[in-house]
Formats: sequence, C-alpha cells, structure tokens
Amino acid sequence: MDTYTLFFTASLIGIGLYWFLFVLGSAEQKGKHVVHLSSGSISAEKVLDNYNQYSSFFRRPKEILETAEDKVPAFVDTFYNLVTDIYEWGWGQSFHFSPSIPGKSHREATRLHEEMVVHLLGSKPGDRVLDAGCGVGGPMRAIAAHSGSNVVGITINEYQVKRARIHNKKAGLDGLCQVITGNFLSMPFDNDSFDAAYSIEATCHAPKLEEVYAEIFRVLKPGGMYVSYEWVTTELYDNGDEDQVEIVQGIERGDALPGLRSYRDIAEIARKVGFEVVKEKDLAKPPAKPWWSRLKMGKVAYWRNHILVTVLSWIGIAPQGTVDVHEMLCKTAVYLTKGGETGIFTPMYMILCRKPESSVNSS
Ligand SMILES: C=C(CC[C@@H](C)[C@H]1CC[C@H]2C3=CC[C@H]4[C@H](C)[C@@H](O)CC[C@]4(C)[C@H]3CC[C@]12C)C(C)C
Ligand SMILES: C[S@@+](CC[C@H](N)C(=O)[O-])C[C@H]1O[C@@H](n2cnc3c(N)ncnc32)[C@H](O)[C@@H]1O
Repeated sequence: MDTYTLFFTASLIGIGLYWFLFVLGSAEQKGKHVVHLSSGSISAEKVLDNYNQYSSFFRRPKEILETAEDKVPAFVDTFYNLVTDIYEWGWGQSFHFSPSIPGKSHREATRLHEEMVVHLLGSKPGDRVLDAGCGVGGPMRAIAAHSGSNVVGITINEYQVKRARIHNKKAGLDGLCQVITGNFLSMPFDNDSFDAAYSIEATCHAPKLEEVYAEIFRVLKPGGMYVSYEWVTTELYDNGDEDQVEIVQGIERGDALPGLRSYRDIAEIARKVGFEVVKEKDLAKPPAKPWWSRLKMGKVAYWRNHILVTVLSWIGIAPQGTVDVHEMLCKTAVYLTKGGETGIFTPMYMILCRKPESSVNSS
C-alpha cells in the first residue's frame, strides 16, 4: 500500500469513527453522550452482577409483594443506576411519556405534559412544591420555570441527585430547585410543610400505593393539592388472557415494577389515606395521540444504539453489562408499545386530589 492510499484509508476510518461516536451517539438534550455512559453509582466491574441480581429479583414481579416487599426500593435504586445514563442519552432529562402532538417535537410535548401539573395544582411564585420521585429533574425544571414555585425533589437514587443538581445549575434554576436522596415511603420532611405535591410516573415503583400516598398526605398542608400520573392497566385488561398477561409482565420486568395496579384502585387508595379526589382521567385516551409513537419510530435508532453500546463495551469504554441492560430496554420498548396499541395499559392515568382543610395528621 503506498503512502497516499494509507493516508486515505486512515482518514476514512477516522471520519467513520467520529461520525459513529460523536454524531450517532450525540445526546438527546445535551444531557449525555454515548461515550460517557456509566452505570450510576455502581462501579464498572460490578455492573453485570448488579444487572443479574436485578433481573432475577424482577423475574416474577407479582411474587415480590408476598415475599420481598421491603427489598423493592433497593432494587429500584439498582435499576436506576443501570438505566439513568441510557435514558438521558436516548430519551432526555424527563423520564416519562406524553401524548404526541402533531407539529410539536418530543421535547415540546413533554414540556406541555409537565406544565399541565402547574395548572392542575394552581402553583404560584413562593409556593413550596414536592416532586416525589424526581429522576434527573426534567419535570422539576419545567414546573419551577413555568410557575416560579420552589420545587423540592426526592429520588431514591443518589446518582440521579448528582445529575439533577448539575442540570439545575446549568439551567440557572438551582435557586428554585432543590434535590435530595431519600425514600418517598418515609420522607425527611415535616408534617404540613408543602403547599402542593406531584409525582410523574414514579409511584408505580411503590409496592403499596397507600404507603406513598399517605406519606405525601402527611407532608402536605391542609388544603394542599396533589397530582399524580400513574402507570396502570385499563378497563380493557383481561387477566385471563395469556397474551395480555405477558405484555403486562414484560412491562413490569423491564421497568422495575412490583406489580402494575388497575386504574380502578387509584382513587380508592387516595380516599383511603384521607384525600378528596377532585378529578381522575386517563390522559392517553383520544383525542390524545399515541404516547408510544416515539418508541415505535425508534426501531432503527435501537439497532444503531445497540451497535454503539456493543462496540463501546467491547473496546472497554462502556462497562460490561451495559449491552445486557440495553437489550432489556429494547424488549421493554416492545412490551410498552404493545400495551399502548392494545389499550390495556396507560402510563398517564391522572389523579388530582386535595388534602381537606380540616385534616389532622395521624403521625
Ligand atoms: C416511567 C418509567 C420510564 C419511562 C420511559 C422514560 C422509559 C421506558 C422505556 C425506556 C426506553 C426504552 C428503549 C430504550 C432504547 C433501547 C435505547 O436505545 C435508548 C433509550 C430507550 C428509548 C429508553 C428511554 C426511556 C424509556 C422510554 C418507568 C421506569 C416507571
Ligand atoms: C420513571 S422515573 C420518573 C422521574 C421523574 N418523575 C420524571 O418524570 O422525569 C421514576 C422516579 O421515581 C424514583 N423512585 C422510585 N422509587 C422511589 C422511592 N421509593 N423513593 C424515592 N424515589 C423513588 C426513581 O428514583 C426515579 O427518579
């Protein structure tokens, strides 16, 4: 090979590599780049082990409630160590769905879904608002910026707190947004200390919904509003239909859920802990456009991402085990899409509640 051919070939390989890593692997919302994929607070050599422990724990989600309910928060924490960077890289800083809106980008539709929380709660400047299960804070920043309220987020995952604080600072919202590590089943906040509260696609991780709802009720001031977007099965779900059961179990396994609840249970549980239920509605119902369309359109992107993750793991840049986690997410995307298309599942069953003015906390 002469010098010219050698130079030409080397340049082509260089450009190809640059394109593969820096163009294909670019971050969705300037959050994460593929070459920086880590596994949260888990050290690189323990990723595969942690993934295997996670997947055997969530293999039979329904049984968890009978045998190992108390271990759920720790495994949810492991799950978010494994997926947080991949979510940020492939989805953005808001870890939830929203109805697609013709003519609007995913980012814009996400933001509208988050700002709806402000309107439902009636939040205003100076209010202290709780975000129960805040992820890396995408919703918190949108809600604080839209309302001028002070938002306090809590997440079980320490790595997410680190990421959220970085994003809050970058967005110039660290004055309005505060984030702490903690369990929403037992929060380090005083009784009656928040004007309002919300949770977006987070309380589905609680083994018993009444425990997290009771805790949110406790920290809300009397008259305070709470809104939640819940993951539930709908009226179309038939637990005697094997195909439907497989879809639901696929969603539970790939999303760290200790058993999906029925939409019927939500308001009943809210009332049981003392809330007045103001409104409940499945925000996925028509005329809303499919929330799962972005998951479906991503088929080529999944394939591309899978190659990227495999190559990076192979050359030692991404931790070993990242490929397994990514493969799990690819399967999860299929089950979620089936859940949406069949209409047996919704990730946005909205419930709006009020803590009665007259209520007294039991603890
Ligand atoms: C509320 C929860 C999370 C909801 C969503 C934010 C995530 C559910 C499934 C995730 C994804 C699936 C496929 C991934 C893809 C294979 C990868 O290449 C890029 C990231 C994905 C698109 C990823 C992004 C986040 C989800 C859509 C739960 C956990 C309660
Ligand atoms: C799917 S993410 C949604 C995050 C955020 N609401 C958003 O929409 O971007 C679920 C969140 O719930 C948090 N979570 C789950 N179980 C928790 C628990 N027991 N205590 C506190 N946070 C929890 C996770 O750590 C994660 O941040």
